Amino acid sequence: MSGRGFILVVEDDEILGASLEQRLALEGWHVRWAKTCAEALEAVGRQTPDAVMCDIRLPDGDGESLMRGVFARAGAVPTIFMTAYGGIDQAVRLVRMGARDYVAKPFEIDEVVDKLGAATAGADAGEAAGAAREESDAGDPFASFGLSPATAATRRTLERVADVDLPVLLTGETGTGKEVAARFLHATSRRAAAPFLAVNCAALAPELVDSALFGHEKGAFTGASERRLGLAETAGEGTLFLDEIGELDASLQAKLLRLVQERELMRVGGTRPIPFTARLVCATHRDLEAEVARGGFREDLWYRINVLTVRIPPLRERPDEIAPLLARFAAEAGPRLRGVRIAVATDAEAAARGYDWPGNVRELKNRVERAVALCEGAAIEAADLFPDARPGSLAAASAPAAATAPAPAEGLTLAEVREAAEKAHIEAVLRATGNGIQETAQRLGVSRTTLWEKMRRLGISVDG
Ligand SMILES: Nc1ncnc2c1ncn2[C@@H]1O[C@H](COP(=O)(O)OP(=O)(O)OP(=O)(O)O)[C@@H](O)[C@H]1O
Repeated sequence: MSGRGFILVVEDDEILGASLEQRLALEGWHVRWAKTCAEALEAVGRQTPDAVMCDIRLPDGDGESLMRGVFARAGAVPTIFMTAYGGIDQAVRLVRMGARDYVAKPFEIDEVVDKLGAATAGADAGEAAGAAREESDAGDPFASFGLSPATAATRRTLERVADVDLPVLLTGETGTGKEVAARFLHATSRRAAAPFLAVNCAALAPELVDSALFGHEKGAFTGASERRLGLAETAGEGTLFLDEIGELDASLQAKLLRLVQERELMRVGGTRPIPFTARLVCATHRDLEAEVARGGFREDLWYRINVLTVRIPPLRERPDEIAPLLARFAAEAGPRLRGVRIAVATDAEAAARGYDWPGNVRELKNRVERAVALCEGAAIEAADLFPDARPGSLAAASAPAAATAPAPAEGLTLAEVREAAEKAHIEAVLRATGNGIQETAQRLGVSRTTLWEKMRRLGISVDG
């Protein structure tokens, strides 16, 4: 196959079809030109295209039925429609149903080349690598840990300290992936074959944390009819992960200090110390140093657990991860929740990049799952991801604004909501880059031509 991937052009107009075929081939794609829906579906049956460039009106059917046919055979292949001026409403409807984009005739072929370039990015050399990555991802639960320079550095730090026998403290906001990091640390260490046991100290009452962690002897308290080993003991040579360590009360802090300092534990109601042999990893979203200063957290314990501290950055500090995580979560949730592949529309990706993500990766995952479960087409769109957002508010969406934003005015169409979101996001990125068109286009993942075209269509001007 040619370098950039396989594009199926479906166009019954002899002149336009031939020009597209010729130009796209020159640009390095392998092109198949079909003049009818039947020919197109036959081509898809033989080989899954990396993108489809498709007229809306064809001699034996329309764009909608063709797209359904293609998706049924090959999954949500990026599909770009070509429409005459009067057909824009229909094109917008198709985008709502899962098409990637549309161009209005007459268009410049450069524009189409840009759009197809974005749609098939990674189909070339990436194709083999992509397949290999998917395969290896399946066996690597941490494939999506370290997708940006910031978390790649975190990952390397964890690898470096994996076998250093000291406690590790993971800090970072809620949902950033502290538990994922703890599991990675365990899996990378020589303790990997032993258990990884986790306790969320915030989720249990103090007496339950006590007995869950340290176990109890028979008769230690009412209801303790049998001796039970705690997680600190059953972790053996493995890893004990204490999440939300800042929530421990004073008596548990004292017991934990003993665990770290003396490397031993006492079962509730027990009289004999038991060696603690696991690696302790703690996590907190709180500012423990401030807690220490305030007297809410023991200083000696703080020094013991704070020897190797690794900060997991919030998602807004690693924006490069938003699109790949979005794609991964959608790819995983589609087959699981809907039994089909669900793609991510460009506007959803743009809106996600412009959002603050106060709940971090957990919020992203939850939003994608909800969007996948509820979306109407074969792709999730901005409005599926942010059903709670005001039109135009997505880009600037600071956490509280998004959380409290009123629902979009009911009279608006999805296209209007999407355009408002796109406009606000483009304006925000232009502001952030000081009106740098090249950089804005890069950040938005579109070509400069596409950016200009969108700015013209959405009435965005750049002063000076
Ligand atoms: N890099 C990642 N790749 C895939 N999923 C991730 C990643 N980081 C986090 N997640 C997912 O996001 C959710 C939250 O992650 P995790 O529980 O590790 O966060 P946390 O920082 O420990 O949160 P909390 O402080 O609230 O306990 C989980 O469902 C987790 O699987």
